[in-house]
Amino acid sequence: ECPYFASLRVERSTGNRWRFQQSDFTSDSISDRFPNISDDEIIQLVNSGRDRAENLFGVSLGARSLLPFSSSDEVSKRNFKRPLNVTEYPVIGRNDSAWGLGKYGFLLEKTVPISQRAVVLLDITKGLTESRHLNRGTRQFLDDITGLSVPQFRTICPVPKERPAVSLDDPFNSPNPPDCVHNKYQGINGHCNNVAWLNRGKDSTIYRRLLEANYADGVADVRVSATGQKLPSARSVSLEVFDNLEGPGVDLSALNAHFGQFLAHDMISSPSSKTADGQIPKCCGDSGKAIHPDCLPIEIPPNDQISRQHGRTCMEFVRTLPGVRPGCTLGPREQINQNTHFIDASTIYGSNDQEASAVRSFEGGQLKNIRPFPQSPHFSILTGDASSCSGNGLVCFKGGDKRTNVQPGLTMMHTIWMRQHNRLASILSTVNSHWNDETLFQEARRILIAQLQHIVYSEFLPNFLGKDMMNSFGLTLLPRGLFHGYNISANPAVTSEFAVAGFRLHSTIPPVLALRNPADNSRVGVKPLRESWFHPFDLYSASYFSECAAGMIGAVYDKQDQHYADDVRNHLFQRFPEVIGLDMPAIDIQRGRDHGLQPYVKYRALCQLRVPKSFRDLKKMNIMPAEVVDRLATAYRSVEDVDLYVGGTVENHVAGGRVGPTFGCIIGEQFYRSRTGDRFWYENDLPLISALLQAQVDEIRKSSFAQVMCSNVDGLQNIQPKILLVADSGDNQQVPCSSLPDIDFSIWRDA
Ligand code: HEM
Ligand SMILES: [Ca+2]
Repeated sequence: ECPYFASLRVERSTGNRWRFQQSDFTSDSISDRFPNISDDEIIQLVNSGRDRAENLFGVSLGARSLLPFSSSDEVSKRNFKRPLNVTEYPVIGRNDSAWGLGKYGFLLEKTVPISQRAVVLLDITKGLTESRHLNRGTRQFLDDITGLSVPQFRTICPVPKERPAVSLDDPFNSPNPPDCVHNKYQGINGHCNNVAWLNRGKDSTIYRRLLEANYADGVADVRVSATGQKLPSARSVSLEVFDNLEGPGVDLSALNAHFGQFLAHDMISSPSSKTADGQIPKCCGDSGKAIHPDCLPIEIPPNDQISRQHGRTCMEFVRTLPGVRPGCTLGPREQINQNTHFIDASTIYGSNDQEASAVRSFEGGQLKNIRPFPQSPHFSILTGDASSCSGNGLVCFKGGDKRTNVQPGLTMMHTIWMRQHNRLASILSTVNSHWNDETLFQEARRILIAQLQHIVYSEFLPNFLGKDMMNSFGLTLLPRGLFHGYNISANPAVTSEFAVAGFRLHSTIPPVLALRNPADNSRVGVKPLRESWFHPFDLYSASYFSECAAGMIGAVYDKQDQHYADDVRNHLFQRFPEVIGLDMPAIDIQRGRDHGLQPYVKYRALCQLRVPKSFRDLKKMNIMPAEVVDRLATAYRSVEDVDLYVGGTVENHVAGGRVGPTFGCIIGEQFYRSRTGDRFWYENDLPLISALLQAQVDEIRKSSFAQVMCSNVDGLQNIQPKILLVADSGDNQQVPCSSLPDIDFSIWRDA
């Protein structure tokens, strides 16, 4: 039986091990369940938690402080609402690789009041378990209070009391569905996508978990070894298990890596903790000085030659901010996702109304863009954003997600989909000349999201999961007709396992951006990734833009395995005058521990795969190269300690796919819910005005990534129709762009 079916069933029932994420509505409070816990004790914990949370973020936690926050701005000094006495911590300067990492974990102002509340709830949870001093009993007590609300905290953290009046069996024919069910277009922030649990999949909600959290103290501290000792440092694991050797390429195009990152950013944004004035805490050095409580720096082992040679003894790392579970309840640390969990092109449109307003031009349904060359009026780039990178006077680009400028390949993806939106809006304006800006924007957005969903499931996912897994996880798209699989009880939220391990395909990051001539595909050159961090400025050049696009389509993708590009293994986000930067896999490993993921073997069990009892066992199973098992055995004390990210990355791939079975299971489970748990899924057959017409769905099915690239990159002439695969001499030979079908937009003409 497939794991996702089991987990769906338990979502409908109660009293099982999935209870920690079971209900979004709470009636039980700590005082009802534990009348013997005194009011005084709780009030004291609430107050000290409040003080700490106000000091940490520099913002007062008043009952109404949820309201005046700006959603689209990053936290910074000028946005302080009220000066409080805050502790000063050392911070990272701009010429430090950790600046890039802090930017990647950008923190929006809207997140602050939520994380503050989460900090208070965590402090209460921790305080209650600690004051009970029951070593063995504490875990049971922690389990018992998890999911309970705190009446003394309710004015600040409100608790939804009742279920909405929809029946789960027939939600759209219930007598009193919420008004938003009748909206034609999905909201920007994902609210009311699910009409029974209005906040499911919304921005600023917590990740789901496949297995309950694993923290050393049960509440928040990072996991320890099965032997009870500390785990090996994430950097030492990275050095022992992974290397910089050039691995074999695969028969996919490099575009997969850039599109993969773009898709990851649609579904996921974990903010890392910042100081009260929005700076990045410095976690290494200056012993004696207070360091930020969310610091979790990575130890550098003595045998790390390259780091030691450059005087590094510690790698910067800051924890992901906690989020509030539905109903403001007690329990272990959960992490917040600032983006909508749905595949809804939030990278383009933003995850809240303010972000959407910032990218819209409010004319003709268009998104803001800049045309830098009057002589080539079709060359449009994203509008400028001075705050998202440090360009020494150069202006970088604005998208719906703040990571747009991390590397030029990603900036390209943002630009191409922005252009696609504007192209759709222009065509729609000729088909329906009476449509206003709002209608044109929403209709173009609806088509773009549908095309994106279609491309992800028809072209992207099969490359990674292979045919069999696509089928067994129910991910294969319908060739015709409409989809009847919408499941209101499927929680569409992204899992931490997916965000922090299964979908971090970082071993596939290519070391260079390949540049090719768009007219004839000949090689023009390469640009090393290590020289490109937060440096998208080459894309101001029309010819460079096209060469970069042609390069992604022509170059080969790197295999997911133990080999990493040195550009991310030793030089991630390196900034002049640094000579080394951060270590991507080390950060991924540390992030997994930060989020409380269970070790690798636990997920093997969940996915009903064979579970090794020892390293010898693991070797015999033949599920990864024997030589890699030896490296794991050197890095870890016990096979039970192996981090999910590490074990998952080095597994042999599933038949026909490009990831191992454990990541395949985590990815498959996620995309199963991203489809069946999305009311606005493009294939859905629902009795709602938001649903596309059958004829429109049929048109969306003609969409291809190749056609989107052809329509939005100047000078592309011949490309392979299956653009995520490399061109071959068989059925994926290059064809003229003009031969690829586009949507027939007349189906969108108002009757
Ligand atoms: C040049 C390419 C890429 C770079 C430089 C990059 C870099 C990063 C960095 C620095 C993080 C944050 C790490 C942390 O603090 O925990 C991250 C997160 C992530 N990356 Fe990548 N990545 C790239 C490509 C990809 C690809 C190809 C995929 C998947 C197909 C991917 C999936 C993810 C996911 C799912 C996250 C989690 C995001 C979050 O929690 O907010 N990345 N990446
Ligand atoms: Ca999204």
